[in-house]
Amino acid sequence: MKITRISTWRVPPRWMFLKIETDEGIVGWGEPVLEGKARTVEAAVHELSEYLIGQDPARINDLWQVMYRAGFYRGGGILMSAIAGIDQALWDIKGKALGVPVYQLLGGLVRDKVKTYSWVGGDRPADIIRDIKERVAVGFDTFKMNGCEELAVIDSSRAIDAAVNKVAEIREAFGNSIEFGLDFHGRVTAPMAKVLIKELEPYRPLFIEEPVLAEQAEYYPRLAAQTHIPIAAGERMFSRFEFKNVLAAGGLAILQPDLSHAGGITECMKIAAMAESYDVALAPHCPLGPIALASCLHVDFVSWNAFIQEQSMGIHYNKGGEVLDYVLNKEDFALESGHIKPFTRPGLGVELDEALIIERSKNAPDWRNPLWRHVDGSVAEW
Ligand SMILES: O=C(O)C(=O)C[C@@H](O)[C@H](O)CO
Ligand SMILES: [Mg+2]
Repeated sequence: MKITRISTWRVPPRWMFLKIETDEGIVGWGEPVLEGKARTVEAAVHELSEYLIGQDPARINDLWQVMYRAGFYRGGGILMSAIAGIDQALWDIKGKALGVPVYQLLGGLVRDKVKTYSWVGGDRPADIIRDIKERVAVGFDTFKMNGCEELAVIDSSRAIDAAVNKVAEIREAFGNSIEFGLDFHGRVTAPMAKVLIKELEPYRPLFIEEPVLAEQAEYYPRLAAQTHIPIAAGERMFSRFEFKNVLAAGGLAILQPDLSHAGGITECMKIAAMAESYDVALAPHCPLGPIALASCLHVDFVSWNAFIQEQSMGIHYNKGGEVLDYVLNKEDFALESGHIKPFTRPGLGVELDEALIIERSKNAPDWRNPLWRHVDGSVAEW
């Protein structure tokens, strides 16, 4: 079999779909995207396609190493997202060629279903209680929300209290009938993370995500030493070579690689195994579309240390689209009490409406996250 063509479509709300065609008629789909940088990743995909056209798609490992190593420069969000989407499509092709779901190619199921969580509250946590009640009504018991709004480098006790009181209200309303992760979203500096985490300790969040920015990873073990709350991070780390360093340094209880940012299934399987060797849990990041989610789930289905999966149904980022809009086999993504069962179709298991993708790509937005500024006019982390 030979790769004959690689096509890409940027589509609402902020995703990109990639299609790899072969000379035997088997087609694979991937979702290479870095939120807000879709055009840049698209250019990277087409630069990488020069290594792929005419090649055997079955040689996933060799193609992955060529894409990663052949161009001298490597790593980072753009290149690793481009590789990720191509890798997903190659696994899709291999599963379809052999007639089995991708997880069967990865050693088979380690669990019968995967637990998911639901985002609530939006960019500025508001109406959290209402949102949680709505999601509890459809079977979720685990949630994630932004842990705070923008915080100054050193901020006031009032700002800390505003964040903590929101969490106190949740525990007051629901007790421990629900669990929730708090995403600091990189908005909190290391000094303020120490203060905020201390005040959150009594409310026992399931985890605190990105307590500081990935470029401050040296604080993970220091913050972990002061709290019993599990620390999670990973959406802004892009290869096993980055995860290697944070695992060795300690401090992270949960790794959150993104299957569309960290080199795809091939790379994230290695990251999952590295995490297991340090007794670190896996919870892949996925505020994206259906192929990204399916790729996460195949890794979750075979990784013993995977404990929960992010999915973007109803997420506040998806203005203008829902995660299953382009999916024909919506029923395969059905949630039962927040859990998804293994796909049965060959490959990644996602049947896409290609005509709708092409149509919607004609009006693809150039999604950007908002530019926030502090009251003094300086840039704030969003
Ligand atoms: O889902 C998460 O955990 C996030 O932090 C969302 C963030 O990754 C946005 O998608 C960036 O645009
Ligand atoms: Mg996050």
